[in-house]
Amino acid sequence: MLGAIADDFTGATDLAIMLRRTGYRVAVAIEDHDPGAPERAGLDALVIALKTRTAPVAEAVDASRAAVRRLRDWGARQVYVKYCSTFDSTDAGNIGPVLDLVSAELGADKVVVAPALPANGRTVYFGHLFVGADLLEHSSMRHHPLTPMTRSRVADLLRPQTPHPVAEVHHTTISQGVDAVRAAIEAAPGRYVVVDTIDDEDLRVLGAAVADSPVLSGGSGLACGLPGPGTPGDDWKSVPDTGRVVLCGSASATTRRQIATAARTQPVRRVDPRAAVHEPDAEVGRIFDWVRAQQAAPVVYAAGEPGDVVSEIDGHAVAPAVEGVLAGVARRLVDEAGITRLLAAGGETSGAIVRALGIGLLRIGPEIAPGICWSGAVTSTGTELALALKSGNFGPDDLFTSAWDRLA
Ligand SMILES: Nc1ncnc2c1ncn2[C@@H]1O[C@H](COP(=O)(O)OP(=O)(O)O)[C@@H](O)[C@H]1O
Ligand SMILES: O=C(O)[C@@H](O)C(=O)COP(=O)(O)O
Repeated sequence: MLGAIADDFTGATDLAIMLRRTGYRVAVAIEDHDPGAPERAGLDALVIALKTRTAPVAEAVDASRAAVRRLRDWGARQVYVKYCSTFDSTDAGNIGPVLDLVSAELGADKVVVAPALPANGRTVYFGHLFVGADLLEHSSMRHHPLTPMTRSRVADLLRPQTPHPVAEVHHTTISQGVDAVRAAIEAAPGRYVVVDTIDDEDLRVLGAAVADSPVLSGGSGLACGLPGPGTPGDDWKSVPDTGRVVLCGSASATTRRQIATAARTQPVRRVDPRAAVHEPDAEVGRIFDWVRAQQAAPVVYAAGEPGDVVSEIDGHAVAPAVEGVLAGVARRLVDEAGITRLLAAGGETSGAIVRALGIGLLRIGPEIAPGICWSGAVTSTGTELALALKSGNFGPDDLFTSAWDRLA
């Protein structure tokens, strides 16, 4: 079995759906949920979803160590470390320390570093990470509130996070094929080897070259390149459609376009940040009542314009308050209104919602768009849900309208 750890929940389903493409039968375990032997039976891969991207280093390393040991107890002989395709981290960040830990646990002396996800415009060329046509440092990630990315050379981002040398293998080698890449990684003067990949064919070459490595690391793109077991079908079934909702805490430009597009045909309502801070239960109640009164997949969102994002109101942090409101709304909609189809947008937001619903395992369903899928989940109160966790930067503009079609 392939084991994986992902540093946020949307990243975990992103990786899982990419593994599904090459025929891994895969599920996502949330944090310390123990799936038990019956839930693990028949799986080719298991991804543990952590919430460690912006956690203090020691906390991220401890959570990763515990997750890797559980995966190994469950039979994993190979571990995939999934981080963001834009390498979200700080100089005091967690990617290096987590890679050091996992390579020590597995006894790996070479680890590929492959953040690229060409399907969503993330490519690596001469060691530099691009978002579309722009270097990472010139993309919107430069202004990310938690992990501003102000450099683009992956080795320069990783070096301050690890004592081990970081080397590069460039595109000229990738174009020579699998054996050349394998030899170049082996000969590279470093434990960590950043490998150029600008399209899916490059990822297939790289995936074949590292398929037997004990530790793999990257965004989800590398997973599409792995040879994979080719296991057909899954036993995933959708749930009866007794109500749909989009809960959207993401403040990204992509999500804002998705909200604007949905607003043409679907009811939309914004969370009041002041109410979220001062009277969260009342705000949950008002949104709950509003959603129940709507038809056609209502969208609850928190930031429709860049100016909507405020860090503090009257000395209280707004972001966790908004997450709390959206999580509270999710809980009430599922428990009291019987909503069974829920799309959550944003990594932090998805984490808060999944935790509030007390979900332990996600079974991977149909792909909606690159990196986004439906999954099947059971809440702590035993309700079966279809749940999609959308990374802020992923998905087409009409996502909140079109995603439901994949559940038909
Ligand atoms: N109007 C707002 N003011 C302050 N924080 C907000 C606002 N709207 C959303 N947020 C917070 O911004 C964060 C968005 O993070 P996340 O859910 O990971 O999505 P993304 O990374 O795509 O923006 C969440 O913590 C959310 O609660
Ligand atoms: O690799 C990616 O880009 C995504 O899987 C991911 O991790 C994005 O993070 P959020 O935008 O915070 O959801």
